[in-house]
Amino acid sequence: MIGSLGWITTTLITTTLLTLFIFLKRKLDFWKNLGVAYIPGSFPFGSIRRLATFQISTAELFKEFYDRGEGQKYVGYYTLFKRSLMVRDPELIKNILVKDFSTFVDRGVYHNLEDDPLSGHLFSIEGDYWKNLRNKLSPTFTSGKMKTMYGTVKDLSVNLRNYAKQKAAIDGSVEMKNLTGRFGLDVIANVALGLEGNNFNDENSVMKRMTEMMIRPTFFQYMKTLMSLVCKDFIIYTRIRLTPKPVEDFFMRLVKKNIEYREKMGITRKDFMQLLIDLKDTSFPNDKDISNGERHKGEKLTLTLEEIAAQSFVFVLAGFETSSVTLGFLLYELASHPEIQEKLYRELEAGSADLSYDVLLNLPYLDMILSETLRKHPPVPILQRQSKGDYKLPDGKVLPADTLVIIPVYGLHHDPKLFPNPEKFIPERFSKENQDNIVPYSHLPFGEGPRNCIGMRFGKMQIKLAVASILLHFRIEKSPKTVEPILIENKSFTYNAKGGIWLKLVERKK
Ligand code: HEM
Repeated sequence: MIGSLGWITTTLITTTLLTLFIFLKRKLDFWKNLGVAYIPGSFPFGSIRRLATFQISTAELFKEFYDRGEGQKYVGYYTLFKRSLMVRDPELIKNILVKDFSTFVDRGVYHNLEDDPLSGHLFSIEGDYWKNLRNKLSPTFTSGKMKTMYGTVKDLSVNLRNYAKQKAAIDGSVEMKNLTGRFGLDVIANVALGLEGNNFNDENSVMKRMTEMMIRPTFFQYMKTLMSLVCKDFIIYTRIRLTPKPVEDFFMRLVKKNIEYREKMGITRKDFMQLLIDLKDTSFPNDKDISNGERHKGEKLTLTLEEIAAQSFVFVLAGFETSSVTLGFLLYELASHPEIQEKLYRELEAGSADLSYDVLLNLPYLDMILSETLRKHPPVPILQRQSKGDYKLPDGKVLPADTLVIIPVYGLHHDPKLFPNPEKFIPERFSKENQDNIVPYSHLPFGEGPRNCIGMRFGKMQIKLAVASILLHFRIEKSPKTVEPILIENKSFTYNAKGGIWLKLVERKK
């Protein structure tokens, strides 16, 4: 009896393992069978083992894939066992992001409105629900709206300067991630959550801790995110959440209190939170278009409290780290290139008497420096889409539905054929005269097409204001604490410097 039970168990285990082996082998042979150049993958991490085990950053891994794919328009690889395609050719990138957008509307990332309400934000939601919400939120980011928020951000940039002054007085050296992060969080907490942030004075604000919990994932959180790319439906079915509960409770409470306070006191403010509150009671104009909007099927779509909280949350997540990291790298490049710094200082000084929104946004050298910083150090090193249906590639091969598609922004930005001497910081690449030499769809710091960064104007405004605020009062130099070459953090979704960037701020004598 025991003997036959043992035999049955052995057969069951062997059959299960064999089936799993055949299943994975088939999955991991996909690109070979399609005749596409590919990066091989093995169980359990596919082609991205070093990324999944924090041995390399996203930027560096996809730069390696990009270089290995020299001469190819696209290269296959495996995210765990999911087929994924990295697209190298700018013309094909344009088709995916713009021309054939209807096939690539979604990013294929996890969201679960019911069990994890904060995950239901603009970055992750899909289909018509995304389209309607994006249409509704877009007017929030026009230059007119930016102008109304300009004064608030300008006031906050004074806190940045004062804090820099205080820190510089202690030992001259200031760590940039700490400085620009405090400013970034102050700004976004103010405009997205209506919170008078206290990030300059409070070393360990709750807001900072909650945000860090999201952008610096633990190994477990990182694995959940990776798994959610491969088997999203399973994660949703088993009700596994990606947002930690303390983060959800904090943001929900904050948004709820804020809305109630404003409504009770009849207060309106010129910020993103107000614009979201205004959408709370308005129905979407094209409600009947919402066919696959999950729980909105057939409903009148107005913004619920959860949806407002989710959008505020994504503004904080998507806006805080990206802007502060860019600002840190920009200041580092200025310290490394004193001649560029002085030229920028002169441009800022000439415009400083009345540094209005229009004046600041139209300073050409500042704009060139920002574009070059975002080329050399793009905070979002890859873009992601997922094919909705089968898609015919330029050589006639068919990419099946549900394939993950990656655009290697960092790889493109560091390709010497697209940007000669890519490791050199040359703002003139983006001058009016040289702009036509830039291959379309090769410079993609904010993405492109209908699903590009909605906060681009705001991000640029905030960075430019901070640069003006610092540079008009300090000369920036490298300090003995500056670590070179800069190493890239592996345990982060964004591209940023490991251990931070230390620089010296020397007050200018007027
Ligand atoms: C230097 C600053 C910033 C950079 C470099 C940046 C970059 C990006 C990139 C690359 C994407 C993906 C685009 C694509 O897939 O084509 C994105 C999406 C997004 N960004 Fe930004 N971002 C910045 C600032 C901001 C700010 C300040 C906000 C909000 C206030 C914001 C909100 C968003 C949102 C909501 C999305 C998702 C848009 C959608 O799917 O419809 N970003 N950003």
